[in-house]
Amino acid sequence: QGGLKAGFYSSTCPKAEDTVRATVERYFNDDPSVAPGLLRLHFHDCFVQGCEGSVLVTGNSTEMTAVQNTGLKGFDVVEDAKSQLEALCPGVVSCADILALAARDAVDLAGGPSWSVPTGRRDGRVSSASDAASLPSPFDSVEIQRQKFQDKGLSDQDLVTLVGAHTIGQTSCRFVGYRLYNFTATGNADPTINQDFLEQLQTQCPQDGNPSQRVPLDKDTPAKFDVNFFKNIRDGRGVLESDQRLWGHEATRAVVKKYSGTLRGVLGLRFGYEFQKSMVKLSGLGVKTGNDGEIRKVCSSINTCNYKKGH
Ligand code: HEM
Ligand SMILES: [Ca+2]
Repeated sequence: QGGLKAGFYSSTCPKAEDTVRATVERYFNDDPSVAPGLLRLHFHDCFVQGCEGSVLVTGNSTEMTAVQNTGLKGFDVVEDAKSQLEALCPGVVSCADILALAARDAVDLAGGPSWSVPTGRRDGRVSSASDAASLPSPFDSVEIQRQKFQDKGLSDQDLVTLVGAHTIGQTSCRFVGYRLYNFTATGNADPTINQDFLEQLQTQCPQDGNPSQRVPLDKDTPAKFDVNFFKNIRDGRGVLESDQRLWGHEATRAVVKKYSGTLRGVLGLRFGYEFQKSMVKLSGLGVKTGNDGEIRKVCSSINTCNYKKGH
């Protein structure tokens, strides 16, 4: 986070944040699924090489071609905002910042909290598929999930809070089906799934169905950024195995309880508050500032010459 500050563009490109906001809003009004798309895209950017736009680069064996990154969306929103900002203040606003701001706006539009995003990130000049291995997988145990977050300086509390992003958006059946029919070759379903919910999931993801079929990650309010996701986890209604496992481990269960109100009733507000704090940490991972990196001309490609690199 060192080197970032709120309102970094207030004199160099005063319309930067408004432009991003208006762009995200325009796409969101047309298709609300861009909100989860942008939030996940920012997470996948930050976890690999830091929040420096590496996930946005197209080409052979760039980060976005890694399996971990299949199904990412929101690239068009970032590129659209970028081209407007290049017209307004050429060479000033980084793609990494646009994505960080867009993720914040997406959460706000989905009814979640809003917060001030420290800016001043610069774009990286490397994007490689093999680096995507640091991303968590839905098959990861809690220990591995904790380790992957710890490697980034993120605590158990940050892990559970940030995974709360799954309160919006969808998964494909390929990450669900194996839990429903022949889980770890027992011939049965994953025993941590609530019985009624199991039947519902089996209807949504039939045994020989299309693995690309989409299912909401939060069965009740998939478009609303609320605490419902945590109640589902508590009740055996987590869709991803990695999400449900957060209830099966002491360290992470405590945080789920805090948000699902199992402990003391209405603690929903706390999730919104903690989410902002954890997002500012996530958004500050491995950032490039000052003269590091560059300001890309186009978010999908690293500059060919030193466009605006300190001159
Ligand atoms: C242990 C950590 C995590 C794992 C294993 C995980 C895994 C996944 C998987 C498998 C999907 C479905 C992908 C697909 O089928 O298209 C997904 C979707 C999503 N993830 Fe995560 N995730 C994790 C953490 C996070 C974090 C930290 C965020 C953001 C702060 C996040 C935001 C999202 C969102 C918003 C979606 C829905 C995307 C959409 O509907 O387009 N996830 N995640
Ligand atoms: Ca929700």
